[in-house]
Amino acid sequence: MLRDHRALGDQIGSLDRLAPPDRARAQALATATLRHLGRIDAFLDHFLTRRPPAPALDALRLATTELRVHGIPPHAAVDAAVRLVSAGKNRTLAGLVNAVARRVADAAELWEATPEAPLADWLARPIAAAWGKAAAERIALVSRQPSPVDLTLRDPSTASALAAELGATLLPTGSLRLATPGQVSALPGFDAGAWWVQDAAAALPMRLLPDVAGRRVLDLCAAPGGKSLQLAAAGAEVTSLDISEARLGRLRDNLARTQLAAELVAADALAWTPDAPYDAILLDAPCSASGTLRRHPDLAYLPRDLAPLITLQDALLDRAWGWLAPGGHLVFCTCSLFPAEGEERIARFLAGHPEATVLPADPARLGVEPAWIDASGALRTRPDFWPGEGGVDGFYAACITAPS
Ligand SMILES: C[S@@+](CC[C@H](N)C(=O)[O-])C[C@H]1O[C@@H](n2cnc3c(N)ncnc32)[C@H](O)[C@@H]1O
Repeated sequence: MLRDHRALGDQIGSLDRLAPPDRARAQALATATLRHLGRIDAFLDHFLTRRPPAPALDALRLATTELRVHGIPPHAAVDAAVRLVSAGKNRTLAGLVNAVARRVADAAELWEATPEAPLADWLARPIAAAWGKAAAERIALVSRQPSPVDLTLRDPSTASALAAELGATLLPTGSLRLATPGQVSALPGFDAGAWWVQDAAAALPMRLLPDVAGRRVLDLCAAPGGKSLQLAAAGAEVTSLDISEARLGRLRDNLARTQLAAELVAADALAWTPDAPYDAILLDAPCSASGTLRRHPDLAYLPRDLAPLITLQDALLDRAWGWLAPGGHLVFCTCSLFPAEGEERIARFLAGHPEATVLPADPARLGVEPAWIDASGALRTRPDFWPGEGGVDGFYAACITAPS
């Protein structure tokens, strides 16, 4: 599960050979295990004199999640764990897994007495420094809960009807929220391309732009493409650029499914130059992704070096600014909780570009709390916002206007 510094997020591809319902279940189980990994390992240590080989440890971690987090009946969870190590050279581990999993099944009180591990230091420290210790604790708490799945609609006027059909909640931002989605591709509206999966917070940066209908818009760092789909659905003439051809493939699939159009360009934005200026640019820069922790718990185990990311963010921002038509708009956003990848990047940019102004985000138009807009007019979301509804991803987004 966490071998060679590669975590589940990188290994999801290996689940591709499973049928969609099995893949959805496997993903949910692995994600829940990663959310509670510190607690699970501390709990398992009570039954082990030393850490067993990785296949046995992973089988026991998964069994603990099934037994103690999901409440699966003991015979089914123990059987499943033993089957995981019953093939090939791992067969010798079956006895150990069977014995320990049975003890896990009987240890409800010990599980209750085992605390969750604190948030990884590389996340906890900058989050507490930026938003306070109490917010950092709330973010850790939200990140351990199952995260809902949000959908963005191709046609916002279908929201109420689709919400009823899907049993979803219509959020004030216009996204639909599913508490327990299961297999997403089996849901009503998937084949017809009526919606795509996109966290409610991730759907907000595009909406900082004034009306894009009929406008030439560049989605810079576009893949896998949720924001390109939003732009195309809003009637923009979209160019979607990303350095990764493989990730653009997912956008191509989603464009086909939703019957939306965008020109796809696989290129390094630091080397590419457009033929003509754009009316608007949406720059969703590569970042630590620390704001997506509640959906990607493996992030906690993959500390990121911020320095090269910040250098890239500044370079992309400076370059994109030169591609705007007079009076054009540039949205800079990152799914990061660190001001170093958001607020501080825009402060640096504005200090070097006195001709640039921030177009203040309008909370009523976005359907967000006024407190989500900072003093400069930029949007800041955090996982501990709307906690009763399951939170939202952490995002920073600012819309900058070029002189006319
Ligand atoms: C945060 S993700 C974009 C998410 C996307 N905007 C969406 O809404 O689905 C950042 C993207 O930047 C791309 N990227 C990184 N460096 C790049 C570069 N130098 N030029 C173009 N794209 C780059 C990555 O391949 C990645 O897909």
